[in-house]
Amino acid sequence: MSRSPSIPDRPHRDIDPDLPDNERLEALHGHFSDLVDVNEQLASQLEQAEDRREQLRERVDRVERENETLKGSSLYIATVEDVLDNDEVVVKQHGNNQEVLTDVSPRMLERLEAGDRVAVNDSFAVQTILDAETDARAQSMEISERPQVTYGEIGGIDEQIREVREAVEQPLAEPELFEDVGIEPPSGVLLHGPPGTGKTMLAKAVANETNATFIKMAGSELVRKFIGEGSRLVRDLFEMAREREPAIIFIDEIDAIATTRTESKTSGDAEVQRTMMQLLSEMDGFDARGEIRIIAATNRFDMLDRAILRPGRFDRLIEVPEADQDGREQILQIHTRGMNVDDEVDFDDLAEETDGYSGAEIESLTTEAGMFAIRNDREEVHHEDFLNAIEKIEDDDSSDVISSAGYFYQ
Ligand SMILES: Nc1ncnc2c1ncn2[C@@H]1O[C@H](COP(=O)(O)OP(=O)(O)OP(=O)(O)O)[C@@H](O)[C@H]1O
Repeated sequence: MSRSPSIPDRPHRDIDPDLPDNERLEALHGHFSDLVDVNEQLASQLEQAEDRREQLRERVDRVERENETLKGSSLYIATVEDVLDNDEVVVKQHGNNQEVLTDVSPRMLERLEAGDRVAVNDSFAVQTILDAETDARAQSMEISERPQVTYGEIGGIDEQIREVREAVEQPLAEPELFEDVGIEPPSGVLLHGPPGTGKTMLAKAVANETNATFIKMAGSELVRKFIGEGSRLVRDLFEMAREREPAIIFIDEIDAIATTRTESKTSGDAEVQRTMMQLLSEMDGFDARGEIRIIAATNRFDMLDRAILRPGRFDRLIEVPEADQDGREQILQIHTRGMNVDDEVDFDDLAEETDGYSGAEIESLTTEAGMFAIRNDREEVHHEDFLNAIEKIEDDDSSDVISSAGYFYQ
């Protein structure tokens, strides 16, 4: 930025009043011409300042226009592949992998490096460099080296645990079994059932048991604002898993990208479709005997696009149902293991009282019961605390918590 020019000093001359008139006149002339000089300098500075103000105003207008364009239209995501000397860059658009040579301003060029993610408009002009910190890759995945959850902490779904172990754990732990028999293990496993029944826990427990990295991505995260972002995230997800084998990829809410679409052909729909195609293509090019297993989960099974259930894709379906009476009793026992519970607590009775509760709801019930004990200045949780907790939860949320168990799920 140019520095503002300094203001010239005010001309100053001491004129001796005792000088003869002609010399005083000459000195005054000199002073006058100094003043004229300064005036000229100031006028030229004023002119420069006005030019500068005009330039700044134009820049503000331009930035405002750019801002409006950015706010008003969808942009495409691309990765900078190469930065060339002549103010050009090669960018590759996500989604369709189209490579384009595009001009950039020298200012933008200074800030760009190969590998940067940028947002481009319809004419491939680079609008914005995406901040590394907002890199979706890091933000939208939950990664844990070896989750803590074990099968012993999951109650009421023993049959589902057995099926998941067979379909996911065994191919990882004993791939030779499949080689010897000459069959391919299931490519992907789809867990479906009402919310809060332990689907995520199951996926985590397999990762724990097999010492695998657990990488979770929610389907809703894959439906991103920017065009091309979803399919890029799917690629990132698989790349991340390859870097960290053995790994379990868990895609929760898969319905967000794999719902049977209506007739509408909006660009949002097309984007979701692209994301799903990317997922399917990653799965198709996948070694089912490799060290990466894929588990997806949904509580909207009825809405799923059947394309994802074809052989070689999510070809093993496991229903994780609402817990029955025995299951609820087991879950109650699991979640009170660490609690100071009175011997008189009748878990069988509580399991009956909690008909329709999901595992997640039973977990919050046990916490609520503990709160009642604290309120009554006790360190031990009594049967009545559980009953009070049930009453409170049903009062608080009569329309929501209890009835939500089978809400979306049919
Ligand atoms: N079968 C279960 N046994 C023990 N605890 C459970 C069970 N199901 C759910 N929970 C409790 O509820 C919490 C949430 O469960 P989880 O996230 O596994 O459910 P989910 O089926 O994946 O739900 P959503 O469909 O909403 O993602 C768990 O952390 C656990 O504390």
